Amino acid sequence: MGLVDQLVNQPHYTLVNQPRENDILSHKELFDSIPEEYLSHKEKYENAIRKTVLYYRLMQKYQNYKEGSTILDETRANYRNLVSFAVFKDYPPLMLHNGMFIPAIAGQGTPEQQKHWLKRAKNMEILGTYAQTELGHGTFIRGLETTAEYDPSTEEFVLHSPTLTSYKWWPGGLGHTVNYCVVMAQLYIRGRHHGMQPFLVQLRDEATHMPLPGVKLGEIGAKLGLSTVNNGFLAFEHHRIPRDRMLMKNAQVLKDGTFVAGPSSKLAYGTMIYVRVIIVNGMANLMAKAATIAVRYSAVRRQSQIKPSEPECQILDYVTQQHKLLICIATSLAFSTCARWLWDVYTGVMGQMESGNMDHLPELHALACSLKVVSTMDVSGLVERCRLACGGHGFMHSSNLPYTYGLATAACTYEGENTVLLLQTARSLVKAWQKGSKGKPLSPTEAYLMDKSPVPKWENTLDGIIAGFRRVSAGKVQDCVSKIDKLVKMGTSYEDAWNQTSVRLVAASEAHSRAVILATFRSEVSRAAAALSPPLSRVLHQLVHLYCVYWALERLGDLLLYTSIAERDVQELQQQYEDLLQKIRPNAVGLVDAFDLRDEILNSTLGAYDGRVYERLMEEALKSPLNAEPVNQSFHQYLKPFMHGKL
Ligand SMILES: CCCCCCCC/C=C\CCCCCCCC(=O)SCCNC(=O)CCNC(=O)[C@H](O)C(C)(C)COP(=O)(O)OP(=O)(O)OC[C@H]1O[C@@H](n2cnc3c(N)ncnc32)[C@H](O)[C@@H]1OP(=O)(O)O
Ligand SMILES: Cc1cc2nc3c(=O)[nH]c(=O)nc-3n(C[C@H](O)[C@H](O)[C@H](O)COP(=O)(O)OP(=O)(O)OC[C@H]3O[C@@H](n4cnc5c(N)ncnc54)[C@H](O)[C@@H]3O)c2cc1C
Repeated sequence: MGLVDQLVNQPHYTLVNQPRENDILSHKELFDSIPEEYLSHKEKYENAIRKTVLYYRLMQKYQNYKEGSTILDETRANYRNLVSFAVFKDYPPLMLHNGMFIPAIAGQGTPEQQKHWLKRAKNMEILGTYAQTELGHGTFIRGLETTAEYDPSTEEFVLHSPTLTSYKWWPGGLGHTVNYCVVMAQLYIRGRHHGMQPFLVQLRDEATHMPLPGVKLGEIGAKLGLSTVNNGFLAFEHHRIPRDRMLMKNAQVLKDGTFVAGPSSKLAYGTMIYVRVIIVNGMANLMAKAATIAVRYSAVRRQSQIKPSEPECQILDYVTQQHKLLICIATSLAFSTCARWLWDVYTGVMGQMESGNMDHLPELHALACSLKVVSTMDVSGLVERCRLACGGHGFMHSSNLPYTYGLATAACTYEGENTVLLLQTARSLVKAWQKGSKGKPLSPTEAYLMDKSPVPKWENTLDGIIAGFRRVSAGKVQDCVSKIDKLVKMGTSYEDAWNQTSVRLVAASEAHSRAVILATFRSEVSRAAAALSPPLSRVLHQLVHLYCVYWALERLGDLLLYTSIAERDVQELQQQYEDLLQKIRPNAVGLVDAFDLRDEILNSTLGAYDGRVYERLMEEALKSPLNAEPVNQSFHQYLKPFMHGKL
């Protein structure tokens, strides 16, 4: 539940940071007796499986657990998402089971296939993942090499991995955990290629868990983060599956091998849109976690003096610390409000598509790409900033900031690498510009591109800043179109012209995303604030104001290029920003408390509600196995003979 919704739904906001009776988190066996940092790679995985089965059993008991329906709309779904932070500092091995396997069946399966497989998957009778990326390809889906050849004589598909680079590589849980998966493979019938299609494939014997004949499985090894997700590899050796294992909601293969195309070949990519939409909300949660840890720690930590005559001050009283951290609170709020707005757009387009109307799919794809990119890019950068703002203790795993950074930065790559997705949005913007230039109507989020009115006098207001970001985006898109047109007129191919303009295209795409986010954040808070008490409404508007002024200052170069902002406006903006830091400072701790993330979910020595930072740091340090004895055996084995010149 986003901060605004929490505040709206709980008028007198009671922050009880105590374990609620009969609550999932009251089960101590969910937690590690010794920190998992001290486990081996293999033990970490085995411990994660132990916790996974406990976690899901408790979920089913307490939450009548159901996945994938309205994941963003259910408070309990978001609560589940947050509770998983408590149980798994890194993601669980079944992250993809709920995150993609179930949604892929729901989005790509026929009603009969959904009926059969969703029941088994939601009851955890089978465990699955989503296998699309290969050793040789992740972005370029059309270049994926795994094949599915239809054999009409046996009414089967023959799955095959023709090369080493065709091995599926990365899918979460694939190494040793799941026994099924949705495999994306190139469909061939009688030698004719019918594009990328989804296949539901059993990988392991349900009783013995042994890989089936013709199926090669393993894990890909240690990673920067997500150490317990069990990302794996998969190869097929002419592995046969029945015809009814192709998920046939969109395209079908009849018994005789007739291929029936779906309304759009891109519908097979639908699961990716869904996950990109979900990721935005996930980033808001990660940001809330990191902001809570860093702001609370900054209220506890005293270091140096502002005035020599005074005692050491809270580091949160340094304006530089406020500059580092208050934007993090606003960012979490911005992305949780945008996530709910994007979810409504997504469900709206999915509803239209159910009745065959595909008109708004391109806009949804562009929005999902751009918001996934900006939320993951901003949050991974700001989580790292939270870590740095906590000094040495932020570098400790026990602070939970390094893990949180690993979770955030992974999302910059998975579900579509960020540069590639910004280029997707740029593709949509260039097409919109070309369409608008012919007088055709544009989608609601792109209509501003055709604003041909003269550049107005700059105003240091929210309206002025949001209008300014729209000017920047439109100006950048126009410059890209002009450069491409000029190169093509000089004889360059369109594709080469596109590539030569791609740095600008990525920048235009980001500018568009920022314009959408600023406008959405502001309108969503204004809508919700009407139901709030005046003090609460004021602080939320301060956060929106801070967010807009922060990004105006961050993108001054663009504003100077494409708007009428002048030096005195910039000076005034800088002063506005510093005034806002001062206004928000007194509410900083209250605001992160309003995220209401319990100590178990924060999982942090620095962010605990009681502020006992030093005691917790020491408690965690003493859990290190090395502290079990005053002299480690390596002294006698190595150091002593070495120091006595005997080694
Ligand atoms: C606890 C909180 C923590 C936070 C996180 C919480 C959330 C966690 C939630 C849940 C757990 C799940 C965690 C996920 C784990 C990772 C999973 C994976 O990574 S699965 C693999 C993903 N792989 C990609 O995304 C490949 C990226 N590549 C592509 O999408 C394509 O290859 C693309 C678009 C880059 C280029 O493909 P082209 O070359 O075939 O397409 P072109 O020619 O550019 O476009 C053709 C047309 O198709 C449209 N198009 C492309 N993709 C589309 C799509 N997805 N939907 C609709 N249209 C699409 C385009 O707009 C274009 O349209 P026109 O021709 O312009 O009209
Ligand atoms: C933690 C994690 C979990 C994952 N989980 C899964 C999973 O469960 N299932 C699954 O199928 N996949 C999964 N993936 C794979 C992920 O989807 C891919 O890594 C991602 O799509 C990027 O593809 P790639 O790795 O091939 O990188 P590449 O596409 O090779 O990117 C490498 C570089 O090339 C650039 N580049 C590539 N194409 C273009 C282009 N057209 N224009 C400009 N620049 C370009 C990129 O910007 C990037 O800088 C996971 C990845 C990670 C990191």
